[in-house]
Amino acid sequence: MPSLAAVTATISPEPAMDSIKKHKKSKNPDPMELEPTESPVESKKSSKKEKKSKKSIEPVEPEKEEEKKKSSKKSKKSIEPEEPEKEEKKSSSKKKKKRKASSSDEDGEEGSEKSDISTDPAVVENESSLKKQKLMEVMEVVEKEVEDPNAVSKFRISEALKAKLKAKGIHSLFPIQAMTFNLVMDGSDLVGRARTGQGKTLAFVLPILEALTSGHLKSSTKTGYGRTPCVLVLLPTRELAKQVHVDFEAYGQAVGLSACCVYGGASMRDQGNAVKRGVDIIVGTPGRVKDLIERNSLDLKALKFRVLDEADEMLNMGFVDDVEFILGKVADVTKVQTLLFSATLPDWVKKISARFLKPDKKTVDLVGNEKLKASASIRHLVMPCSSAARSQLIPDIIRCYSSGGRTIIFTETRESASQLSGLLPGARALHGDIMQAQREVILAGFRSGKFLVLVATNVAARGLDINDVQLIIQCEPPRDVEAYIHRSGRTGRAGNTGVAVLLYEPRYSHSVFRIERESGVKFEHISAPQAADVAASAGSEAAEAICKVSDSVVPVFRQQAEELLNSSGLPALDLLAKALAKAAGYTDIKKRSILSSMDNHVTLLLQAGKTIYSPSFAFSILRRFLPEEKIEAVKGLSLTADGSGVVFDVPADEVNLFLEGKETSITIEVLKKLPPLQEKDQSRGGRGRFGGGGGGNRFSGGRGGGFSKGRGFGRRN
Ligand SMILES: Nc1ncnc2c1ncn2[C@@H]1O[C@H](COP(=O)(O)OP(=O)(O)OP(=O)(O)O)[C@@H](O)[C@H]1O
Repeated sequence: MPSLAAVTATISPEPAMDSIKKHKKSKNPDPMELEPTESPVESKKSSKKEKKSKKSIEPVEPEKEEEKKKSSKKSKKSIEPEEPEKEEKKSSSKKKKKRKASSSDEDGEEGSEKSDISTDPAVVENESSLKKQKLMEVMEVVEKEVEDPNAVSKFRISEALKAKLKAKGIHSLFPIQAMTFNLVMDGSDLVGRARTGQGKTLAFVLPILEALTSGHLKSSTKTGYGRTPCVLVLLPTRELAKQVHVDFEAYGQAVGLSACCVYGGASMRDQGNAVKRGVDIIVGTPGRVKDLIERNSLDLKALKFRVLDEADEMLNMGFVDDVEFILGKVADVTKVQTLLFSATLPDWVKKISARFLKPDKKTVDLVGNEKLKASASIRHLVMPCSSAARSQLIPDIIRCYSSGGRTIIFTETRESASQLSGLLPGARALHGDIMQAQREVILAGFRSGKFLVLVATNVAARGLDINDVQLIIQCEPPRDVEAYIHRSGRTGRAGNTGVAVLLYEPRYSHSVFRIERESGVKFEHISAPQAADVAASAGSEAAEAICKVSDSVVPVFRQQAEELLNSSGLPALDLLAKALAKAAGYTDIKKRSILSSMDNHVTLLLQAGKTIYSPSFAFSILRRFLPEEKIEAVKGLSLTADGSGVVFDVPADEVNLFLEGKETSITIEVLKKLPPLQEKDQSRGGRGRFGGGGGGNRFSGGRGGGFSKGRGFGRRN
């Protein structure tokens, strides 16, 4: 068990990830199927014996069958040192079972062969290798459990909860859970911090349930109608409250404790009545909890635990008063334990939280002063993209990076979430303007895989744990680094990997650098997927789908295929390529800018053999060989970081005009990779500015046009 000294120190995050990865690998074998009462030492001993016995279960030739039977009996004895008569009974009952199995397997066959299946060499061999495999699996699990200091068996967890954990495939506690378990069980107030997806929920659920049912609070836990709750868990969003409630309900049931979820947008009367009937655990959002207290439906006097999950968001503006009001409703603060968890705990939160926790509170911070604050199991990508290009670009990002799993797209405002979801086939929106009942249906649909793309505001940024979310797309850099960390953390959970793509308008590149600096993430700068990237993923999916088409279609379509081949004048391979493209949903491949991700635009680099200090200087160069109306077509002009040139977009059909008409003293080339650009919006007021420059947003005519620019406009969440 972890020592207290180790816990109170700030802990390096490396072992955390290691341990979580280990968990992933050990999912299959099930240690509890062996001898649950065996101590680890005993199991090690027996596993050695089993190793010996395994040697005797090697496949044998048929004529050696008799010999093999004997040796197998011997080896069995060495695994299970039972009394001879018991052994006899057991083997005869096993034989009976075998007979039963064989009679159903060989349905319809008769005679002695049926009852003596074990003499069939092929079957014996098969059985032997199965046994061998099973033994090896079991040994592996036992050894792992002995070696694993975080194995569930090493904690004061009751059999009922152990069984529940086992049923959920949990055999070992994650580091944040292991390091906080004893502290909570033994009565400490606690501040817990671990990166997203590392199991903070169970870090409070498990010790709270144990403390109330078998630990120091066992005797004070009440039962019966009308009992007041002993646990209050506050969360910032309704979706998160419901999710945490599911965990408390599932694990609480195992130890006889009930939980109730209270949140806005649902019937206050129903929730009030449920609370009045008597419940042990209340999970809810601050607004509704406060309402229920004010209506005398909820009495917090006898609380034993208060949990602030996503504490920084909870204490954010607007919530802090409600939280203070709620926490002030406890009769005797010395008798209540307060636990505070989040993946992000800015200093101001630590200061405020000091008011709610006892002075001798413990802190388990698995992030601490580590540079990286976001999840390490995520690939963090950034991609330039004008707001108007989003709806064209996002389907291709999904195709290239979602690995066929779920995608969550974050927008800054409710309006842009609704608009974007309307432009993406099969996507649904989730935000605060949507009725609560509908929000629940949408989230349930996303969880169950009815649709795979969710476009959401920050309502989905915190805590949501949804299986197989492979890709997160953020349409623009969020205002604060915490939002980036939590949003990207909806993927790469519990040791799994994921991809987070942050889109940004080139003129806001400084926001990307700010997030990179504050989150400690090393962004991979990439440009929009190009035709070849899309073809690679879409084409192989389409090819797979085509191969699955039944042969029955061939005679029906063969004649038309022949006619098409003859009439098209194309080689069969080209025609097949077109068919693949069509099957993948492509009838045309457009050139795409690597600067703004706009379709039908090409990015050019202009260099004049000397430093270009300002966009206006670049425009004056262009004006020397191009008419004014062509210069109007230049978009997004930006200086390169080294000042040696400028990059800009032009419509694909005007590229040659720029390449051919230029003066000999300057060079213009089509860019395949974007060079580093100057951080600041150097073109302020200049003509190359995206969406600026007097004439309004030059990209607003695109398919994705009409998005609010996000920053400071529209309702958030
Ligand atoms: N010991 C464990 N072994 C295996 N899986 C676990 C374990 N503990 C938790 N999990 C799983 O890990 C996932 C992430 O857990 P959880 O949602 O509690 O993370 P979190 O740290 O609260 O993340 P966030 O900061 O995003 O809220 C869940 O699916 C949970 O079931």
